[in-house]
Amino acid sequence: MASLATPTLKNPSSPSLSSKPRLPSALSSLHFPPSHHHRRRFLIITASASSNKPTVLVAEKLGEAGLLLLKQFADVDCSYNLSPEELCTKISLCDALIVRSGTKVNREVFESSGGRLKVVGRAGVGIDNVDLSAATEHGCLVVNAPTANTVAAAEHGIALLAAMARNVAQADASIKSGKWQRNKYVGVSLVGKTLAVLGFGKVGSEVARRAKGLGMHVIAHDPYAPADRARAIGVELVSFDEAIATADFISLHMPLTPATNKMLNDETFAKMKKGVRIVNVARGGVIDEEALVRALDDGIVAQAALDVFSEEPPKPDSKLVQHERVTVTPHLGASTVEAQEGVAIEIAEAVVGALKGELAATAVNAPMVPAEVLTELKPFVELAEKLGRLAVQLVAGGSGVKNVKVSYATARAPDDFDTRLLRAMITKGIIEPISSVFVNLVNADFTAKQRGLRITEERVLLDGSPESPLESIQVQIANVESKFASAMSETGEIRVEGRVKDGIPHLTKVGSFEVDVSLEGSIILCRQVDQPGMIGTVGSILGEENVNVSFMSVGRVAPRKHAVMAIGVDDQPSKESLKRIGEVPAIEEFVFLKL
Ligand SMILES: NC(=O)C1=CN([C@@H]2O[C@H](COP(=O)(O)OP(=O)(O)OC[C@H]3O[C@@H](n4cnc5c(N)ncnc54)[C@H](O)[C@@H]3O)[C@@H](O)[C@H]2O)C=CC1
Ligand SMILES: O=C(O)C(=O)COP(=O)(O)O
Repeated sequence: MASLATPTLKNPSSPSLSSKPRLPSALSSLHFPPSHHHRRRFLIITASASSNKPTVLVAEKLGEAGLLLLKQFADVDCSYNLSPEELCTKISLCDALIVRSGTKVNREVFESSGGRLKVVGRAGVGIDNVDLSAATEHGCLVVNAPTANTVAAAEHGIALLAAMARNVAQADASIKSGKWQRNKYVGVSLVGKTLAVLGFGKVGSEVARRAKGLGMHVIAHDPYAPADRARAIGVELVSFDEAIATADFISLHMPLTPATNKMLNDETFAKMKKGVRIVNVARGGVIDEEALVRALDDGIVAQAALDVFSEEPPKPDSKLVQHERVTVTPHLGASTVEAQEGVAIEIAEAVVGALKGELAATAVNAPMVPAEVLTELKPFVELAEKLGRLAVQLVAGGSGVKNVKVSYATARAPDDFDTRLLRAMITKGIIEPISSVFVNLVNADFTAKQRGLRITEERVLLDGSPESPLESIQVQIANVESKFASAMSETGEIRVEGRVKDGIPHLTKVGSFEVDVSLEGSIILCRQVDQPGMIGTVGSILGEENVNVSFMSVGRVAPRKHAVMAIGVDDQPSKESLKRIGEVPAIEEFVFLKL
């Protein structure tokens, strides 16, 4: 398979980068993975670097191996314990930011970056400390490191479970204070007890597996977990109410989201078995902490073991932390030597890859398109953007662009044809020429929505071999006037259509006129009375000015009637030449379009 172009940073002076081929400029914000990464999923962004190398701000402690990787590619600024104000000040000088759970990457951070911040890397799983909406709105990719700390978190969950059941922390504190309290710290056994795992994802299922090894009966609740994965490790998936009502122990492993916020509260504690014991290595916010104190005091909850808190660090006088039946650790779930090295490498690779414009296998705020699909779609991606650019330039000043209809003619079955990337590129093509907004795959849908641009998509199903993903793309803009009347279709929309020929995008239809011009350089469209000599007349006007004509084609409705001539030019003709073209008697209207 042919290797895809690997893009470089926008700053061409970087010696380590400039040897790589660049993508066509129209794709400068959406990039493709090199072929050796084909099995990975990706997403892409370029960085704008003010020096030779991009700058990565590492705002929390990261494993050495990850730092080494980053330093090979970027200027790395390790500044820990920044205040929110300091972070906002520094961020405008950074292309990427790497954090763990201790840094709030909120809207102000994105606003303060002035558009330079292209990637936020979360060196861990939970991204509840990153404002994903703000990231998306600013076209900033967020990546995480979702796998390297799974085992560490699961082991910590099991450590807390056992330590809680046997009062290890309390007994340790007691003996260190000079006491010997063997009767006070009689524990409970784990074997034969029911453990409810809430959130049966990566960590939850590893906890379940280990708890089974301890002889526990394990049930799980997770609205999205596949039943066969649970069955494979001998775990029954049950409803939330059944899980909390039957469990002797509850272990929490769901992310903190608006739906899971304070999932354990007065109402749910009331449904639990009296004497239940709770472990939380997920996020503090999934428990209403005040309700937990009440449940502990009321004897509903016998014990709790908590690694995470709604506010970190918690207040020193927190009733929950100080409660004698509560065991606490300072968010240590991911903190093993092994996990931290793994996470650091995972996030460094993701951030460097994204900055290079290669891949991010772990994008959290953008659709991920499998690399194989991207390989196929590459020429269509370029076509999509250029059709968007052409269509919007045909709109007469003063008409607001609101409704865009895109038709994909394809022989592929709908579930075998992903249009998100093409839609993003059409959006980019339409919005960028008429605004200062930078559009990429991360923020395309958001930007369209924000501007009131409604893009509807339809597939025209073709018979035949689905070898090529697409036959043609048609972009129509409705309810607008055109500055080139011939671009209007019979039904009153601006219409352009294109297809890929020998790997090169071509414009094949304007309004109801068939044309054929490769979408490179720029284009002049002229409507004329079809007559001999027109190509020569226009060609010589351009030739006098040394404007190289790359392509010309004439599409007519009938011989000697109206025709649309499409002329591909490498350079922008002067105003004077355009005026002279307009003055050619047979030319009824013309438009110059920049690609
Ligand atoms: N204490 C620590 O240092 C660490 C904490 N974590 C936290 O553990 C949590 C889980 O991490 P992973 O297993 O890697 O994530 P994951 O994404 O693999 O699993 C989360 C699971 O929660 C499920 N879920 C979502 N909403 C739910 C709901 N309302 N009820 C029940 N289940 C629900 C999802 O379907 C998914 O299966 C995250 O919050 C993460 O931040 C992860 C690593 C270390
Ligand atoms: O990965 C996670 O979700 C964690 O909670 C780990 O957090 P940390 O990177 O140790 O601050």
